[in-house]
Amino acid sequence: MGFEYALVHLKYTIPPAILLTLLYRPLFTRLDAYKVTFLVTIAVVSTIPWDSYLIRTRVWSYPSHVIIGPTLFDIPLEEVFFFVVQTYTTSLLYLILSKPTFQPSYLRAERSKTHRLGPVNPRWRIYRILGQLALAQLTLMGWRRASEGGPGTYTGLIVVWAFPFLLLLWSLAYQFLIGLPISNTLIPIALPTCYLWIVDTLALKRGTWVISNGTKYGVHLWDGLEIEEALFFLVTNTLIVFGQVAFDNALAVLYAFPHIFPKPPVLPPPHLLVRALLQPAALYDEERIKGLQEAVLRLQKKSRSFYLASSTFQGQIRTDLLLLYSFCRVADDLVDNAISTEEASEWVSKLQDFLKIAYGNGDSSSAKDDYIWLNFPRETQSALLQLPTSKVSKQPLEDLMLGFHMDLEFAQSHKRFPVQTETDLELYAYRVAGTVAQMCLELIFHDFVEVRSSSDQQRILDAGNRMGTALQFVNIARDIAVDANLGRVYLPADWLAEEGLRFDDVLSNPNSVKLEKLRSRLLKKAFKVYKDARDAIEELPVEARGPIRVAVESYMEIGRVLQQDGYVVKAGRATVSKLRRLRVAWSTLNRT
Ligand SMILES: CC(C)=CCC/C(C)=C/CC/C(C)=C/CC/C(C)=C/[C@@H]1[C@@H](COP(=O)(O)OP(=O)(O)O)[C@]1(C)CC/C=C(\C)CC/C=C(\C)CCC=C(C)C
Repeated sequence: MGFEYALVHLKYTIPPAILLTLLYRPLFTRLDAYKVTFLVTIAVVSTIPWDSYLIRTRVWSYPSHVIIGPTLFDIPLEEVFFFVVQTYTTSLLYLILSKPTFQPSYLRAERSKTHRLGPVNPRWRIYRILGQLALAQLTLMGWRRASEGGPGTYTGLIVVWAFPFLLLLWSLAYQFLIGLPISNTLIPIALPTCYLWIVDTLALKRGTWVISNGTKYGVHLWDGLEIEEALFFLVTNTLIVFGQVAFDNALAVLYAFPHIFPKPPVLPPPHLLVRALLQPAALYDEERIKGLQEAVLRLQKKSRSFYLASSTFQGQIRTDLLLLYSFCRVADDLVDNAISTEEASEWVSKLQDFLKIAYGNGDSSSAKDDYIWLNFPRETQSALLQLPTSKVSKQPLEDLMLGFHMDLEFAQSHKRFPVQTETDLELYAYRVAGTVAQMCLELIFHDFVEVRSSSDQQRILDAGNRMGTALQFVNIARDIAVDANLGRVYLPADWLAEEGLRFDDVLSNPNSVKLEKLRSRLLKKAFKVYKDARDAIEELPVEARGPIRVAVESYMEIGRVLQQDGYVVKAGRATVSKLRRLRVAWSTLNRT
């Protein structure tokens, strides 16, 4: 009996596991726990028979003075623990590194030349087949080495055990394995592999575990690291990451294609995951994939705060919020970027008609699609086509259009500026941002079904409305000069009059000292509304709480920066630095 192997864990495998747990803890969801447990179970169950065979046939062994004693099918418990801790740590590293990636946008529809709809991405099939052939060939070679006996035995046994799994995972998830950024694939394989190579070098040198002489090549990758051990760690980490990628591929299919999977549960059972992975890529909805890809790019390009917040959401809700953002952004840009008031007004009317058709009774979805194709620019169409109308009610969208309509009144000379009083300001902020908050909450309530009385739900929606309004006050406070350049003033005429100003004074000198005073007044109002509404966030489903805090806090941080003494707003420049935004997100997520 000895503690050598246990000490390897204490010194080398448990510390990184703890470190990564602490790092990922604020983002760790039920779905992550499910994924990791799933993988750990498969890893342990599939490794035990193989490892037990290796020990019983003396391919490798453990000197009795290095292990504590208890075994499972002849495998020392320290070794069983190793399968658990390695799978856990590599999985966690994968989860951390893949957090920013929105996986559904990496799905690709595939059709051969002979398909009735014509070919799409036919080369993906070739990649799949080439990978399958290579892995099958290697498995065969491994089989030969293992059955011949001699120095290739251990290598052969590793290959014959692991490569059929790799072949299966490749066949199911090759699109993601090829397409995802290397931060999601190669890096989570390479980092733990190199680390374990170093640990192994130290362990084997001290004789914690021993490979018998007749079954290895006797080749070293470097002094102290046998080539077979190096291969073992590379292959096992590859299996873990391929397993995680395949899991994410299944989730992406489940969340991306409501026409195939209308209401996937938050924790999809294994048979549903397998069904998702077995969906032929020819059935993938290309329009949907395009909509998702364009939505991510739009968010990435247009909003630093919401992009960061969006990556802290997971699963169905992340997809739905992205699509909602995409619609709101496109609608807002169509109106804001119109070259004349007439054009802007036409866009608002068209958007209103679109909503009538999309929410109309009995209208076929093809009527909606036709309307979009005929009336909106090509680059905006996917955002309209993919708006999740079955989850978001019509009223906040109609109110949002009324908000855009208020914007138009600035350019209509026969009309007064629309924000005359503080009540007008509140109405405007409700229409363009309270509505957005309400829609985000409707999506959350839809995707995380929780038993809650309708009065509680209404109370949370009201708080959300107010929070959206607070965010809009910050937005207006930041953009006084930008808006003045567009001929718009959202500060109420009443407030301006108190400072002896009129709308024209703001348009001609948007950076005056008196306006700084009004900026502060608006920010004070924003923070008052925010403080009054923020507790309701804690009543949201646990999966949404942290991410909504990140969305709200990273936007309110703009207000905090604006309140700093001497801060000067520079149009086009980020108000909050990237580092500060990350710090806010981190501390917000860590709040309990
Ligand atoms: C991660 C996440 C929550 C993402 C989705 C958010 C989303 C759908 C945003 C829509 C943004 C948008 C383009 C709306 C059009 C109208 C508009 C311009 C609204 C203003 C946004 C400012 O964005 P930005 O600075 O990029 O815009 P401009 O450059 O000025 O054009 C708004 C300030 C509104 C944003 C409001 C919200 C996202 C609501 C936040 C509140 C909640 C989610 C609810 C909080 C819950 C409780 C219970 C209190």
